[in-house]
Amino acid sequence: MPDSTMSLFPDPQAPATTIEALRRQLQSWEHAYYVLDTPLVPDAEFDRVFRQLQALEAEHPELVTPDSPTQRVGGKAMEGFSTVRHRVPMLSIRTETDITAAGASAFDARVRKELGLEPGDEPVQYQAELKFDGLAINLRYEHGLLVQASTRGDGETGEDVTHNIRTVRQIPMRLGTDSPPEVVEIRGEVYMRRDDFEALNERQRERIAQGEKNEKTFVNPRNAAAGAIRQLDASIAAQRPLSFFAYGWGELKGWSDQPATQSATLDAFASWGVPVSADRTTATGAEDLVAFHTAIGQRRDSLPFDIDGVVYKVNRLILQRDLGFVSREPRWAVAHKFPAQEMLTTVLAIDIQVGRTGKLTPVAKLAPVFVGGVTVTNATLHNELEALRKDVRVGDTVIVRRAGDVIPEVVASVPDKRQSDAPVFTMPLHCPVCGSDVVREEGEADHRCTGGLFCSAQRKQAVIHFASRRAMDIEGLGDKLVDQLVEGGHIQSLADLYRLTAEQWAALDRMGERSALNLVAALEKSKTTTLARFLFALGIRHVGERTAKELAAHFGSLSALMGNDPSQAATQEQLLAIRDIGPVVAHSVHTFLQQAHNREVLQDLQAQGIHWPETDGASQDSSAKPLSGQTIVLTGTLTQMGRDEAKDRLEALGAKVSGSVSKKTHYVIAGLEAGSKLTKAQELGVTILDEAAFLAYLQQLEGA
Ligand SMILES: NC(=O)c1ccc[n+]([C@@H]2O[C@H](COP(=O)([O-])OP(=O)(O)OC[C@H]3O[C@@H](n4cnc5c(N)ncnc54)[C@H](O)[C@@H]3O)[C@@H](O)[C@H]2O)c1
Ligand SMILES: [Zn+2]
Repeated sequence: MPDSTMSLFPDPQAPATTIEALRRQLQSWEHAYYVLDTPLVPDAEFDRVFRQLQALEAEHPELVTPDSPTQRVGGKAMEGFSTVRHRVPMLSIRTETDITAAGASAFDARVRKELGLEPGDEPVQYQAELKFDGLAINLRYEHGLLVQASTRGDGETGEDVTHNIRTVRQIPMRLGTDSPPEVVEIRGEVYMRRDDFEALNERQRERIAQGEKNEKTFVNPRNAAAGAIRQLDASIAAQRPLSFFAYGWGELKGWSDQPATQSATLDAFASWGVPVSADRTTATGAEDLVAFHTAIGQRRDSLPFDIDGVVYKVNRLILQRDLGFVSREPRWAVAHKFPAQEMLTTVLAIDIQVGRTGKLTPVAKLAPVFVGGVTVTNATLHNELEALRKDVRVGDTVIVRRAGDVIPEVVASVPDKRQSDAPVFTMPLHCPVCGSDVVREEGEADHRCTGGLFCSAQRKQAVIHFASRRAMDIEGLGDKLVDQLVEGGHIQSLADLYRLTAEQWAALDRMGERSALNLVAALEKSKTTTLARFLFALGIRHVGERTAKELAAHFGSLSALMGNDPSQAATQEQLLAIRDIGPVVAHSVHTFLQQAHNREVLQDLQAQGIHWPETDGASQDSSAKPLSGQTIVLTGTLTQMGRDEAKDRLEALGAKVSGSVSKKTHYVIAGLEAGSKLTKAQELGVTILDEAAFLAYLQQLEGA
């Protein structure tokens, strides 16, 4: 763990100087965190320095000043917002530093002492709640109507964010009760669920890839939520998926039957339609608190949102009043935290991982760090644009985040701490696994290896696709078998499938002699195919079935498409000239054909005996076919042939087979139990053929 604070002790003999330096450091971090919603260091690092300051101030009480970060709530209203003066201050919560079970006992002991209870007296009742990691909000309801929403700010004065809070659907504009109090200020946390956060960042990464310069990804759900609420423009908050949980209150007026406990008051809020977490419990004495802390700790990763701990509160409001407050914290509550989900560590190296679809991901190798409850040594950097935007370099000190089941990621580099002069990160030009060219398509964030068939990282995926029903249709070659083949090193390329003998197949797990023979027969059968199926089976990026058919029809033969060497392969212009083929597909096909490794695999497959009827291309021109230009929809069950066969035969005649009926549909073929598509065809007056009529029509056209 890098120790950043050494330099903050210019003269260990002068505590005043040190205290001043620590305060300045904390204040600058607070500004970045509370005002700009862009933290410079993880909370754990902030807390560590904060505790150092607390300890020094405790040793030198004469040096404590009211403006010290230890004495006040950290936020500050941002310029541009109207401010709101809180009628009841919004405070912080004391954090129990001991995160073991002993933390709960320490709190219980303090409470008992303050209340003047003797060891033999009855245990104190608490309410244990989750400590949500979001932004504190005060919702002011007058006569049941939401009139104002504000942030905590410095605890005395917050920002008026009513316009943004109105976009949070979970927050009721009107309380669901016939007899609302004259005034009730409900306090709680606006937060973002982890899945919403991941989706938001994914969208942001796409925007950045598309060249939107002002976009950024968010460090964590807390900052994404805080940033959304602290916007002057409500349309931004409206686009961000925000959630809310209530956990407390401020001013109350005219609520004669307010319950006497924390827990029952939250129950009342819930009954008015305000979201209150179900994960809370009333606890008797320290043992119950520990049990709650342990149980929630075990479930933390599977919760849909971030929490940084649990909060214990004395349940009876009378006792809360008796206990009162110290400077910035109530005496009746404490936060008992869990291991931090963000930590500092150093980047030892940046490796490139190649995924099964060929996607290249930069992964930071880290000095081992305990984060989110586990030791992490690898963290994703997502893609080149992200790595560059965060400017993560080998040797850097970085913030690593691990929350829930999401894979650990590097969220930011801490440039202040850069010591090395390592160069900026760049993606390799060649795949580290197979050496093929690496490309990034326009508007896409990811780099990909183009060695689809040759790259061992992509082999499994490639074989599964190759064998699939609408590709080479190799019966019996399922996912589990492919796993074994690839992991056991039995095949290096697609063509190797055809080289395995029945004995070799039979030697694999869960393969009898009989199934081995069947498989060899299925492979043999698959050798007779069509050019379209073969092209589709290659798994060229962006080449689906339809495109494969168009390529086959247009070129007629594989040699016309690929030429004798890369310089003779179809050019992008030639590809673009084909109906329905756009620049992305043309680029992908072209790049694929330029890779020497891919060409070798194609030749090898043909050498294994894979063949198809070839044409000169021109006669295959779809405009010359009997059904070209016609759109046909299949619905219901056919008895004489499968849906796939019907589709293939219609397409061979030039028809376009579509999944939905519209005015442009020429025919609807209705099998047994045809449903809504048939009804729609009747409504639109589209010609309907039953199976018998369809068969007769097919035979007539195919015979022609
Ligand atoms: N990374 C940085 O640079 C940086 C800078 C400043 C502050 N911080 C972090 O901010 C925190 C300090 O802020 P703080 O003083 O608001 O303390 P806090 O956030 O730890 O605790 C108080 C807050 O907890 C929230 N809360 C969630 N669930 C609650 C519940 N059930 N009951 C009551 N309150 C609940 C409320 O919003 C309340 O305001 C620390 O975690 C610190 O690390 C980080
Ligand atoms: Zn590769």
